[in-house]
Amino acid sequence: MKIASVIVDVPSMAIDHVFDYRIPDRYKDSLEEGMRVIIPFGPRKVMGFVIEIKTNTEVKELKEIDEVLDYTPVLTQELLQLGTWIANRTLSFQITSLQVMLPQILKAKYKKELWLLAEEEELSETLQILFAGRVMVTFEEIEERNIPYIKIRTAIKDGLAEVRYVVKSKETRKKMTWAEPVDAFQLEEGFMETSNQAKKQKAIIGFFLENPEPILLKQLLTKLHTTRSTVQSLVSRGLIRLYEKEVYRDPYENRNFERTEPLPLTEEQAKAIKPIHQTMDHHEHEVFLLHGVTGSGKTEIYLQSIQNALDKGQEAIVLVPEISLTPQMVQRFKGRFGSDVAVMHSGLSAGEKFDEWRKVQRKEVRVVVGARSAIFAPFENLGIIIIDEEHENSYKQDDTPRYHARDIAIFRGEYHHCPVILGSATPTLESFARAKKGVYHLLTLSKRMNNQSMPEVEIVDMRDELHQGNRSMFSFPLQERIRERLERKEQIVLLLNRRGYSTFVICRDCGTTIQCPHCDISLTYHRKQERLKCHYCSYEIPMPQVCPECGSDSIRYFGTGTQKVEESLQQTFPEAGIIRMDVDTTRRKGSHEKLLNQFRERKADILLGTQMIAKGLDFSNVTLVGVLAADSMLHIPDFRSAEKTFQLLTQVSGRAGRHELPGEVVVQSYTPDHYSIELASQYQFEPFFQYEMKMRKRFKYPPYYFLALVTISHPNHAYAVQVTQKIVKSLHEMSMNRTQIMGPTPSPITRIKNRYRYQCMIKYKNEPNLYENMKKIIQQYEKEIQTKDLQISVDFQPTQMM
Ligand SMILES: Nc1ncnc2c1ncn2[C@@H]1O[C@H](COP(=O)(O)OP(=O)(O)OP(=O)(O)O)[C@@H](O)[C@H]1O
Ligand SMILES: [Zn+2]
Ligand SMILES: [Zn+2]
Repeated sequence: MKIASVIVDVPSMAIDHVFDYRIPDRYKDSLEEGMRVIIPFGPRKVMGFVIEIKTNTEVKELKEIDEVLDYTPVLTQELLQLGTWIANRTLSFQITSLQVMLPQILKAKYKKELWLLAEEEELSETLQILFAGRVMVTFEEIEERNIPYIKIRTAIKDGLAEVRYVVKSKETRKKMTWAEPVDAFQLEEGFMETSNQAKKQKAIIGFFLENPEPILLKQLLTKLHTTRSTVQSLVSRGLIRLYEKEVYRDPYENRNFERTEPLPLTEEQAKAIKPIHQTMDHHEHEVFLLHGVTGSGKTEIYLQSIQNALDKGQEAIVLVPEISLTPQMVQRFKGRFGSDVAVMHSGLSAGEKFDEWRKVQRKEVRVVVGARSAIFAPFENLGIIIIDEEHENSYKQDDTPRYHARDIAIFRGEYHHCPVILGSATPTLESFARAKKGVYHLLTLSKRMNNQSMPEVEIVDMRDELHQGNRSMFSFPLQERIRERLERKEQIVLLLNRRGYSTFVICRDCGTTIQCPHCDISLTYHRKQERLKCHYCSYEIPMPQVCPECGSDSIRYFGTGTQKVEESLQQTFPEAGIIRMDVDTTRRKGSHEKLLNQFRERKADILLGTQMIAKGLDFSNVTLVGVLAADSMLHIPDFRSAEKTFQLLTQVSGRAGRHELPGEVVVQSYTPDHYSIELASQYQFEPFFQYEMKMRKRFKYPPYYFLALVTISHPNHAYAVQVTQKIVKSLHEMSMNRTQIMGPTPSPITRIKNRYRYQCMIKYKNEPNLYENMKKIIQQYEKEIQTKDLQISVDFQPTQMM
């Protein structure tokens, strides 16, 4: 007897293990591990993943698999293993960990149809009767008629038919009508027989006599200025055949990508790429940290390493942050590897995503460029994995399963014995520390491509501006530089860093921000109670009326929107063309790209935007970058705020002077002496690293300690506190002595959607049983989670402290 172990689609702790099912005879030769099945589960029918096929089971009364959904596995052996690994490492359900690896369409509600791909005559008799002149039958009908499974499988294997999933009754594959001549000889005869009056018909026949290849009907009609009914009459005469064929929904279909050739590498680039190629030649796994200043040619190294993989018949995954997955970036990969590239990002429709995924599954492409989830591309012969801008927060999924793409990349790199490259001008402290220790192999590009020095950065002290009577958002030096650029017809990028606004309090006279005495982070302003609170240790004070340092009453919390800045910018520079880029102006599909194209075509002088403009852009005419409020992120309640500030300033400065024209940067700040602002303006990565490492050591933060953030939420305030207290107590009892457990504390956003949120933070060096223990603790609350609306989430190595 053959038995399948199945992970069922019921996300619950009690059900989070495998269930065994008997494989019915009709599936016994065809069912494989990694396929989806429908199984009875209690009174319901649910979907499940077959993770193992075996011959023995402890289970006495076995139920039977109802239906098999796939004809080829949707998850490879590697991805099945990875699913278990993710579930264990993130404390998430196995089903959630498996589903996160697949495109949405495979998770959603589906209907199944069988489509005819060939002539009906080629089918077996049973299927001929089934189709009876139609091109599609539903699986409901197939069931009703009791058509043997093997007949259908054979037809699919022979390429005569295929299964299509329909989501909410929408076709998931796009079809187009094609036209082609039935037979060359007949066509010639037909040409003779057609009277000269029937001009259009004759033209079509004439066209096919010269071009016998199939052509899209739409194209044919426009080419010959004719109509569908004219074509139809030729179809009735048996001269031309029309048929439907699937086309991929290609979001880049109307674009021409200019082919690029590998550039001769500079000495620095050649030195950096050599060890990468060596590990590939030896079929070894190694993690490289490619630390290269902005504009140093990291992308060319990626491209040539990928080429090396392709030359070996292998495949490549490139991750780029969602935000910088701009057409410009896509172009660089499509330009080099053409149709060998699939692109995956959240801007695609569910259908487009599915199509890109299938190109990978069918081995029709060998390179994937995509955002975080592209790390799960079902390649089976990976030769290299690249993570560009490895410091980006978006590589961590902030919902279950809370995985980091870097960890997944390393898992897959080990599995495939291939290198992983982490690239950045501003690597995370964690990665750089690992590189220094030799865990990662450090590669350095210290020079810009154009051999220019990095753009000069001027820091403007906004307190001085205020004292000089300038109450506008734009300092005098920045205004002057903008004016110069406008006159010279050069372009300007202005960054308004909005994150962290309105939560921190700053004295506009002396620049003081109010810090927690125990945690070295800024206190957060709580408007309702008029209090300042620390979100790590519960310290709090009433909102002061005057600055505790200088006594000024200009102490207030911040709040400015991009729209307001745009208005005031336009007032100051009425002649300037401004493009604003923020969540509001880029909500519509394609608008991000449109705005960037307008800017590239110099239809505007100033690009004003939030974080989303800081990365990846490469415009030759940009000679000035302005940062309107460098401090805003410094005071968010996150121990990484200095690091994030340093990264952002470095990245945005890197947008200026990338080509022939030299660049300049103006940074406005209320705390110009803060080390992250000072060191970023001097491009001093190493000194920043050293300084920040000292701080992390002192306050017991990563990379010296690991973190786990436990968040408890419930509509009842007292209950949330109570559960958190109990969890903290259990953690104290279970953990080892170098582990610190901080809390309970209210989460920075204490109430979301009427749920009260409390948290505790675990700082640990070595806590081998933490995953197990944490799981046990949550298990104790299983009933409350199921019936009382309690939520407990655990985020290991969190990147978001909220
Ligand atoms: N070997 C080379 N010879 C000539 N030009 C090169 C070479 N390598 C890269 N370039 C060019 O130098 C410019 C900067 O390179 P690239 O954009 O790859 O830098 P980067 O390190 O990825 O920068 P960022 O971190 O800012 O995105 C690009 O226009 C690129 O085409
Ligand atoms: Zn003050
Ligand atoms: Zn504190």
